[in-house]
Amino acid sequence: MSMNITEADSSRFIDITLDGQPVKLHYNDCGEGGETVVMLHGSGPGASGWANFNRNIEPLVTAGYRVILLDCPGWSKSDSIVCTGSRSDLNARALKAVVDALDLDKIHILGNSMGGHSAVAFTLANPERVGKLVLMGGGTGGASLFTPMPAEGIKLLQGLYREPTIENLKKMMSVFVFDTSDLTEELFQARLDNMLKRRDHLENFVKSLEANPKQFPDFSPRLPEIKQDTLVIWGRQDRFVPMDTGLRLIAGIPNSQLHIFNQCGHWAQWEHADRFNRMVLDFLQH
Ligand SMILES: O=C(O)/C=C/C(=O)/C=C/C=C(\O)C(=O)O
Repeated sequence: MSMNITEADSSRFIDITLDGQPVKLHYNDCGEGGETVVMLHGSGPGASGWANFNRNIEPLVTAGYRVILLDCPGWSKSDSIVCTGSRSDLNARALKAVVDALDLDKIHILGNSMGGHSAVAFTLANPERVGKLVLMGGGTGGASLFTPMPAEGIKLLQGLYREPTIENLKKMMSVFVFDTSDLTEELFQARLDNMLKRRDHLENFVKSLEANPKQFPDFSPRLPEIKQDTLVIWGRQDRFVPMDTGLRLIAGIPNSQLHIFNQCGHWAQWEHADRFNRMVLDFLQH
């Protein structure tokens, strides 16, 4: 069944108070199920819930879930912010204000990269509000045992924030995915347009990094506190957040499992969308 969910039709704004300041956040609200899945995007320039997860919404909505794509403070149509502390925890506080305002008692969270780090921060702070967790290409900051950090992709991401050109965007996107043949000029242009629409976000990200280069703390020591069923998904060729972070997550979270896609970069939800969607649905339903 095709539901033809569009960004424009599902677009909503919400006013919250974040650390004592009024902040307007944007989100997309799709479907009407009794259970809600919140999807949290990654930290790249021009990222948004819609840009990250547009291949993953419809199967969940069709299966009867309400899907909320939250644009974190500093991305897309949400207000801009300079973050000098833990961005994972800042996003978690923003999400708490949103779920309170929407009167959502319990949510499942699917987080990509920074979104995964933020999902873990939210779960540690509000364990009673979380059903199941899906962590993809993220879940905690911290060093890799095998890959020099910052990883190649993160260096390109930071370079793109500093110099937002189409050349730098193409350089970053070419290490984002395993199979670059799917990267069309249309996709590059849409992402560039998203980025350049909000130069304040780009500038504030750079200021945040200057104030605190470690925006995503290492949650490893606290992972055993997470009791939720957790599905960890990684791409074997992830050049942004190395795959051994996934091993660290399942070593720490007791009720967890890890699936590694071969021929897959940092965007498993996009590169392997069909299998990803089936796996997530099966995990949520059983
Ligand atoms: O530095 C980290 O640990 C996290 C990096 C990211 O969150 C990178 C994400 C990139 C995307 O998924 C994107 O769509 O921009």
